[in-house]
Amino acid sequence: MSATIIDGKAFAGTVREKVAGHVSRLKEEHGITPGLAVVLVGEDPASQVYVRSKGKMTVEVGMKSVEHKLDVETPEAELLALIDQLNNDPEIHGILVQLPLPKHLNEDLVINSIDPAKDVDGFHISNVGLLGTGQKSMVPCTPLGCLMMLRDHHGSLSGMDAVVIGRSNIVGKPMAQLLLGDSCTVTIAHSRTKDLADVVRRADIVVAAVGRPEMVPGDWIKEGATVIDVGINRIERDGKNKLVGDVDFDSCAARAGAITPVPGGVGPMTIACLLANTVTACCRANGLAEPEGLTA
Ligand SMILES: NC(=O)C1=CN([C@@H]2O[C@H](COP(=O)(O)OP(=O)(O)OC[C@H]3O[C@@H](n4cnc5c(N)ncnc54)[C@H](OP(=O)(O)O)[C@@H]3O)[C@@H](O)[C@H]2O)C=CC1
Ligand SMILES: Nc1nc(=O)c2c([nH]1)NC[C@@H]1CN(c3ccc(C(=O)N[C@@H](CCC(=O)O)C(=O)O)cc3)C=[N+]21
Repeated sequence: MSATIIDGKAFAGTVREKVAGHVSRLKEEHGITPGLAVVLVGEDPASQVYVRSKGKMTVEVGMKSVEHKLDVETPEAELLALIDQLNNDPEIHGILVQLPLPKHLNEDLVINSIDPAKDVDGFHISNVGLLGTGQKSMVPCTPLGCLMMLRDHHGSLSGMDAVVIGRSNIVGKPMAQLLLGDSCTVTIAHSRTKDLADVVRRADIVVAAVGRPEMVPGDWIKEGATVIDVGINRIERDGKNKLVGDVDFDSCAARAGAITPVPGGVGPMTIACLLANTVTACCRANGLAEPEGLTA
C-alpha cells in the first residue's frame, strides 16, 4: 500500500483563509482588529523559527502582531509584569509565551499568570481543566491542528484505536484528550512503555510526539493506519542540514494508509491554529458569535 500524503501546508492555507475572512469581518462590521502578542525570552533556535513564520502569517491574515523579545536573563518579576500589562491591554486578544523558558523562570507560574481568555496556547491550568472535562476552552494549537487533519481525512474517528507517543503537556496529553473527545480508544505511550512496537502495531491512528529523529520504523505500523508526525528534528545527513520527524517517513509511508510529512505537515497547522485561536478569543472577548470549524 502506498499512503496518501496529508498536505498540512495546503490545509493550513485554507484555515488561514478562513481566519482572514473572519478578521476582515471583525474589522468592517465591528471596528475590531484581533491582536496577538508573542513573548520570547532568550534565543532558543526552534522557538526563533516558529516566531519568525508566525509573525509573518499573523500580519498576512490582517491581525495585529506584537513581539516582545526579552534578554535570556530577564528576572521573573519583569516577565510577570509584562504579562500583566498584556492581560490588561484591550488591543491584545491572544498571548503566547514561547517555551521552553530559561531555567531560572518557573514555567507553570508564568503560564498560569496569563489571562485564560487570552491563553491562545491553551496551556493555562483552567484551559487544561476545561478541555479535560469536555467544556469550552482554548485548545492547544498542535493537537488541534492534528485533530483537524484527522477529521478531514476520516470524517468520524469514533471507535478507532489511537496511540499517542509522548505525554508532554503541550502535545501528548492534550492530543489524547481530543482523541478521547472524538470517541477513540486512546493509549498514551512514553519512555517507560513496555514493548512500544507492540502497542503501536494495534493502532488505527498513530500520533508521534517524542522528539527523537525517525524513531518509529515502518514495521511498527499497522497496514492502512494513519500516521501523524509531530516531531521537528534538525539533523545532519550527507553533510546537509535536514528537518525530519519522529517517524521514518519512507518505511512508514509504505505501510500507512495516510501520513503527514515533515516539513509541511503538523508544523504549518500549528501556526494556522494559533491564528484561529486568536480570532476565537477575540470574538469571545467581544461577546460575538465565534467562527465555526476553527475550534475542537
Ligand atoms: N510541529 C509542531 O508544531 C510542534 C512540534 N513539536 C515537536 O514534537 C516533538 C515532541 O515535543 P514535546 O511534546 O514538546 O516533547 P517533550 O520532550 O516534552 O516530550 C517527549 C515525550 O516523548 C517521550 N519519549 C521520549 N523518548 C521516548 C522513547 N524512546 N519511547 C517512547 N517515548 C519516548 C517522553 O516520555 P517521558 O515522559 O517518559 O520522558 C515524553 O513524554 C519534538 O520533536 C518537538 O520539536 C513540538 C511542539 C509543536
Ligand atoms: N508556547 C509555545 N507554543 C508552541 O506552539 C511552541 C512553543 N512554545 N515552542 C516551540 C514549539 C515548536 N513549534 C513549532 C511550530 C511550527 C513549526 C513549523 O511551522 N514547522 C515547519 C518547518 C519550519 C522550518 O523549516 O524549520 C514545518 O513543519 O513545515 C515548527 C515548530 C511550536 N512550539
